[in-house]
Amino acid sequence: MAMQLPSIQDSLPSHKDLFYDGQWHAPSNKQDRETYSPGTGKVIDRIADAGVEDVDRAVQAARRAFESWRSTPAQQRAACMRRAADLMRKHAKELALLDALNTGNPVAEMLNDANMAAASLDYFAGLTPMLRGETIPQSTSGFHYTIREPLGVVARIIAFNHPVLFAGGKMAAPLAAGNTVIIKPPDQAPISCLRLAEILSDVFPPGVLSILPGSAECGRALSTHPMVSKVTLIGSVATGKAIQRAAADTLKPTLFELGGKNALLAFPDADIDKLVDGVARGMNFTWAGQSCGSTSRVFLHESHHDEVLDRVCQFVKTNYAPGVPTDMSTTMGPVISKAAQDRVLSYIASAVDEGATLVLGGKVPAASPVTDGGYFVEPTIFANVRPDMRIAREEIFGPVMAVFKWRDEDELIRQVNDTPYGLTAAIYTRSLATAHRTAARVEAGFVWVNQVGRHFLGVPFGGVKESGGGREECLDELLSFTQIKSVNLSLS
Ligand SMILES: NC(=O)c1ccc[n+]([C@@H]2O[C@H](COP(=O)([O-])OP(=O)(O)OC[C@H]3O[C@@H](n4cnc5c(N)ncnc54)[C@H](O)[C@@H]3O)[C@@H](O)[C@H]2O)c1
Repeated sequence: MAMQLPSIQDSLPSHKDLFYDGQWHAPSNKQDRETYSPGTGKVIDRIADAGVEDVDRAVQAARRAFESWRSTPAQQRAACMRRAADLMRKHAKELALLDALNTGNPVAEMLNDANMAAASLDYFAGLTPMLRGETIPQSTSGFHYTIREPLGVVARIIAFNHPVLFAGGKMAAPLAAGNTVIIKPPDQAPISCLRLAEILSDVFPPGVLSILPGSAECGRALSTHPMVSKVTLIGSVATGKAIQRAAADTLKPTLFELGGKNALLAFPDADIDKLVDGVARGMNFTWAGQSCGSTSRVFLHESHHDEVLDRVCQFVKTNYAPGVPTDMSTTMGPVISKAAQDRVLSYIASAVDEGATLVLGGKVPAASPVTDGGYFVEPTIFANVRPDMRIAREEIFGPVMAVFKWRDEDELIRQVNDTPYGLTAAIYTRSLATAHRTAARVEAGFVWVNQVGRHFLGVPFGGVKESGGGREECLDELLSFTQIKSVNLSLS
């Protein structure tokens, strides 16, 4: 029997304001903004827009709450987090529906997001016993030990492609470590985060968790506020650089998960069935390619290039069709906005101008009642892409795959690494030696072998070069929200 979803009307949050200090507040400047549904282009509602003064109030409240949250026993903090996880699972369908409505990503996939965020809360709740120090036998006349302390108020600024996953999942590590957290939802898709704030409103003591919808101005105010102890971003490289500069005046530590222009490397001995599946799925056409980890540069060996390209096109035609995001059977959504649709189309035009071969898609789908008004782009594949073309170098964040043909392994690695990005890479081969040799040579923080796309709680996720720094989804993430204090006792 098909899964029953709640109605959109019943799922929408009743609050449209700012959640901090355990309560809802109207923005001090009375400012709000329309939020849209990318699947229809229609306005859903008006949502408050936090300004500098609101940020200050929220930060002050979060700082007050920090004093008691940090000294709440870790097991008690973990219990609150597990309750939050249970509530997220209980409300997963409505949260998924709101993300589908507000981001355009198909609802069937968004259900995974709510459940993965809940899993992160459970995971970091379980890691709290690791918040421990060391003893250092430095001298016989002294006793030396370290304590791991939380930092204070942590601001987490998130991107639009997975609001519930990022809001729910990214609060987990800093809360577990004893910090208070302010989430800034994505400007384009704040609605599910407001519903999440309603669902979790009495789980944590007032001020421990705040949700401040707003634009870049809100993000900037968080990045510069002297009482914010650490600022993190899931977003673009340009925003990461802006935040790094803004945080410099208060010497605030940062943690960045930024963009990617990720490569899939297919060796001549690859299992062709697995490869076809991986090339197609790695592009994340389901959410119109809007994923930092999408393997948008595909390097096929000349021995299988034509066969694999042909089969990937068939696979994509069969499995991805633009549709209504809130419908459980939809396999592909729109991009986030009209501006994003225009940007993706301009990349497609640039590839045609620069001489790449368009083998699939390349335009807005023909008008139909299903896609009418939405910001859809067909799943698009280019072959004969050269490394100097714009679609080979820039993150498109849309459903556009660039396919390259290779012959020489050293030249392949040179081309794969010839990018300022370094988030993920996927390697397809039957040879263990090739897999390990190549994994060591690719400049990426997260490497898949004979698979794509998956994250594994406990396995560090993060980028190298301009794709970011620091590692998440693992013990390192928890510890990155702590600082070490050393205590030296004289025993004489
Ligand atoms: N590495 C990862 O885990 C990961 C995951 C998802 C998305 N991303 C990246 O995110 C980007 C797409 O998302 P986007 O368009 O929402 O990114 P974006 O950088 O435009 O915005 C991200 C967030 O930063 C805020 N922001 C914008 N300017 C700011 C400023 N000057 N100071 C403080 N905050 C500011 C925005 O309001 C938003 O909440 C892509 O580059 C994608 O690769 C990375």
